[in-house]
Amino acid sequence: MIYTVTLNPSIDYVVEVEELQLGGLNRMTRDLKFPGGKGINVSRVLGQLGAENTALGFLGGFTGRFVDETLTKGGIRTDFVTIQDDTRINIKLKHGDETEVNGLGPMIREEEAEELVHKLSRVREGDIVVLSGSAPPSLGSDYYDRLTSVCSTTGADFVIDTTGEALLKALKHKPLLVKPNHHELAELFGVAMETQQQLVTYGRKLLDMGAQHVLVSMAGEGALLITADRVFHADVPAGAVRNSVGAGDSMIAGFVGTLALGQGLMEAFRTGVASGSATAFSDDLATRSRIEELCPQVNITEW
Ligand SMILES: Nc1ncnc2c1ncn2[C@@H]1O[C@H](COP(=O)(O)OP(=O)(O)O)[C@@H](O)[C@H]1O
Ligand SMILES: O=P(O)(O)OC[C@H]1O[C@](O)(COP(=O)(O)O)[C@@H](O)[C@@H]1O
Repeated sequence: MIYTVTLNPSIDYVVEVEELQLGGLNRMTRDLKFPGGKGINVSRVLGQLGAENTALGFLGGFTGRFVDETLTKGGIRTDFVTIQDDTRINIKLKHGDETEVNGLGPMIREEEAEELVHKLSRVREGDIVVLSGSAPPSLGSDYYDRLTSVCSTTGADFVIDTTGEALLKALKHKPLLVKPNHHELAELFGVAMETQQQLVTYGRKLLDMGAQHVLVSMAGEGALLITADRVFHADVPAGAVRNSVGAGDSMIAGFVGTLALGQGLMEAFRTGVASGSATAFSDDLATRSRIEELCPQVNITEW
């Protein structure tokens, strides 16, 4: 079984305006609401790929109910801890360009935080846990470390997609996969990265620090897969970009879902890239048919 963990879910409120007038009145030309947060996006794309999964994390209030009901209607099993505070709303403003305004997240009480640790302690060897996104500040800086320790103790594989110290601390528990984008990798090491060679060099450092596989995503420039002894580059299929929100999460879902369904590493890499691009070319997240259409267009070459 695959479990996703979203510590800071959201409603992603996508707002389109023709031209943004800062300080003026703007009328929306269109608006859309999606259940959001990185682990939840992973769950939704895993569902498209036919990979059974359960979404875990914290949800509260009217916003939390929207997220849970939408996931359940979409056939995703949910087992969230109910919190007293409201789940956040993240604004995705489209005005020719994309501007994002993400909330800090709700207050999580100590007993709520403990309840999730307890739920997660039921995972077993053979399970894969995908931990994705930011943590609300009220959880404290060590909460991800607690969760990855639980995965490590139970013997379950885990993937972690977060930033900074939380990501670095997780490496000692040997994650199956980490997927920084090129900006996050540069920020992690405090180095400006201008070439793909630099991305490979620093990606390898993450392997040395414990990761089993490293995917470095580079938006329209494709991605690098770095393993213990080999490096591969994938380019992206051609298409018109409509929405880059959730492209990274879709890539993780494509990669992990394909491995969980028993296929090899190259197929997982190909499906990961196709899933990221299928989301980038859609209003919402990738659908199975769009992923299948794009898979044959992904070229992989050994570095
Ligand atoms: N402009 C784009 N054109 C085609 N594919 C894209 C584009 N942006 C993202 N993707 C796909 O999604 C993957 C993840 O995107 P990226 O933006 O790097 O991740 P994140 O959302 O984590 O920042 C890319 O490796 C690529 O496969
Ligand atoms: O584009 P990405 O990085 O894959 O993730 C998109 C998701 O991340 C969010 O921007 C939240 O990110 P954070 O958890 O880092 O605040 C959601 O609103 C959105 O659904």
